[in-house]
Amino acid sequence: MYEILVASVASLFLISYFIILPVVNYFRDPKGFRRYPALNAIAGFTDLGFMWEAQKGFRSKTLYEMHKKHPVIRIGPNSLSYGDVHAIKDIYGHSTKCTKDVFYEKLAGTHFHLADVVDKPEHARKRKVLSSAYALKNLEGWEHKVADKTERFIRGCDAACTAPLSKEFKRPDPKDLTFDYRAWTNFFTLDAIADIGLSERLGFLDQGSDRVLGETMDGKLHYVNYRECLHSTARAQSSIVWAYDWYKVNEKLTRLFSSRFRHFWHLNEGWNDIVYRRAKQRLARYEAGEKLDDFFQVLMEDKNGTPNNLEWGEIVAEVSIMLNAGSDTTAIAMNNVMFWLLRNPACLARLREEVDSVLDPAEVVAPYDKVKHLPYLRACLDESLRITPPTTFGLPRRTPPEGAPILGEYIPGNTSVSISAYVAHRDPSVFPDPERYDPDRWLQPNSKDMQPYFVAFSAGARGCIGRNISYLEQTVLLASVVHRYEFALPHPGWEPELWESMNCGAKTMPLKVWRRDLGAGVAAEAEKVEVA
Ligand code: HEM
Repeated sequence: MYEILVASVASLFLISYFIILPVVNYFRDPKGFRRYPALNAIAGFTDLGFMWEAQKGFRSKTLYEMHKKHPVIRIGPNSLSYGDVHAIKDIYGHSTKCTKDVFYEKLAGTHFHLADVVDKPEHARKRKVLSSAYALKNLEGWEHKVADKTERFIRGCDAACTAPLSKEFKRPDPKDLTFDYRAWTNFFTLDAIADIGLSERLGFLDQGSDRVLGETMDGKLHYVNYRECLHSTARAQSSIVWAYDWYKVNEKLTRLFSSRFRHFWHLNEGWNDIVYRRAKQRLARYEAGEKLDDFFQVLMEDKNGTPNNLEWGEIVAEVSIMLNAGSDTTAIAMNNVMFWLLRNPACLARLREEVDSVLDPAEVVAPYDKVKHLPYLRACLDESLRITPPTTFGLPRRTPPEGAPILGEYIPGNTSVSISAYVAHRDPSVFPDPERYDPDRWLQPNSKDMQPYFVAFSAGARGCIGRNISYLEQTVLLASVVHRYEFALPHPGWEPELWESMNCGAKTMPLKVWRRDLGAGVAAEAEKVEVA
């Protein structure tokens, strides 16, 4: 009898909480959001609607299709997605009153890092500490590290070279698809950020894999695959974070009932162990008195040597975001631009002509000074970041308690608002013929007018702090490889398989690669890439 009573009360509670309350709230409509079309049949009632869309693998694409008709879409009971680029300033601009949404707090660890801290003064404090490390004027300091990684990348690429593809063949022999550009660009950015950030040589480009040691908090060492851990973490979190209040419960439920998620969460522990190991080792070098030129040094003390006295948890958190935000986004960007160039051979030919005009035929690593101002090269990068932004999804912001105007309309307080870069970059009034890869659009007299709506790195005070470093890496690598190699996709119409988690990138991009014919004697001269 007692059991029946308990079960009935529990069922009543669950039905009220999960069904009756959301339905009542929907019809009460305290914020007036019923006037907006909903993403799907349940999005107005529950965040499960958006979670369902996230599960399908490309939520921003669905939004794009809907935003063609509707400037505002309700993606959750308390969440609005915008499709009109004029909302960018209201949501992300320097003068916005919106803050980062609860989304970031839910994903934070014991301490906030630069990217997930919500409190504005706290963010300003952190950003001040790190800004000198990321500043444009300090880029020369990182150039030699990027050049070193480029040399190692080229050594790996040389080893994968096959015989030239004859002109009449458009489809390489599958056994010649020896170079996974997606994986190798990721090895590049991981090696680069570990060196720039922590003076550590991960050696992924040398070993051609991302196998690395992780360390648990109780000191156990074990090997894991870096990319698998990072990507699985993003995959699990981006599937379930959207129901903020239920995030922890959903984490437990997915662990319990889904072997796929159990595997993701297990790899998430591997990711934490990778970060912990890197931070611990670097701290030991710092404590041993090594003065190294890297981000970690900047975290620990200011330029006069005065300690910043950060807590250990905050240091680990900053190392984590450096290794995360600083690697996958740039690798996706590098992969995407190569994809677009291979799909648009006329653009590749024009880029090559520009690069060849400033590099000696035998030059292996493009010196940044020679290539940093090449207009077409930069246009190729920006056009790729436009059409396939690595961070596609609408970065959630929260309106202040008193509410805020968005697109000239009052939006009540504590509402989640966002605009996806994938959507914004396809607004035909700013980017005509948006599905076309057209670097030339960035070279027109009025191309500056597109800048406020180009949000690959987001905008305002919470815009990407690492964009200069990313452009440095992308520019040097792209110039160096188009100068030295020819590449071919598996077939001319090949498309990558994309999955949108926190970022959106190809799983793999297997290419055939061979050396360009740069003239007699030059090939021999540039034959050997010596790497220290
Ligand atoms: C193509 C490459 C990159 C893209 C597309 C990109 C994109 C972005 C975006 C969209 C944001 C805003 C995130 C949000 O609001 O939640 C962001 C922030 C950030 N990015 Fe990047 N990023 C790139 C490269 C890098 C690199 C190389 C680093 C580090 C070396 C980096 C470090 C950060 C950090 C620390 C933040 C947080 C900034 C803050 O809130 O003050 N990013 N990035």
